[in-house]
Amino acid sequence: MSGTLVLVRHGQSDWNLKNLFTGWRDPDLTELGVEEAKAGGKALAEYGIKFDIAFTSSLVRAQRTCQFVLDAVDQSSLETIRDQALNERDYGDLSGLNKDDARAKWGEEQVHIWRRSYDVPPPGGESLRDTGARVWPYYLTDILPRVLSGQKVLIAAHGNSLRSLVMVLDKLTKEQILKLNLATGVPMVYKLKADSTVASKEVLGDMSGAH
Ligand SMILES: O=C(O)[C@@H](CO)OP(=O)(O)O
Repeated sequence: MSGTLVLVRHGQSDWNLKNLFTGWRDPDLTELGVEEAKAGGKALAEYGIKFDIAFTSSLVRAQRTCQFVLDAVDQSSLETIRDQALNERDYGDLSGLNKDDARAKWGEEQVHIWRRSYDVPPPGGESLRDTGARVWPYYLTDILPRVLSGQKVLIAAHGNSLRSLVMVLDKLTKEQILKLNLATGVPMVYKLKADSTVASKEVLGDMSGAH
């Protein structure tokens, strides 16, 4: 019997609002981010899911999003495992820089490549491939076995750590992942087959405005 995997990107953070590269830095959610996290939780409550366990990163914006989601589905005390394997992609030397300033300095195209390409790391940081190289093994050893045993599992994490998972789950190419942006606080509900491939995917909200 296979289970359900729900992925949700944290709500807007202070540094998302200020347009700064964040990576492993640890800003909190903004008020809007709190509302987005609650809205994601409400969508999951309406969907009718009850989780068996939750996973989140070692960063506060994902942890608080996780808690808002659990509160919304009336599971405030659910076991929650925090692990830095699920942290955002490390932005290296770009961390803390303004994204528009970076575009002015290095050019629009270079910055887009650093932000969205599969295998070009930002200076001193991780490419999406590098991020996947720590997210994916953790998923395989700690998360997937639970889903395959029939559990319903929540992962509240980050734009790029989740993109690295979605790339494999949705079988996206390097070209397709370049265009994929995940919206904050919009849950993606995956049902997996016994062979760990995707039986169905539902997006509970609007991904179209994501950037
Ligand atoms: O700054 C970051 O860590 C990420 C997520 O907010 O930004 P980007 O969208 O550029 O990958």
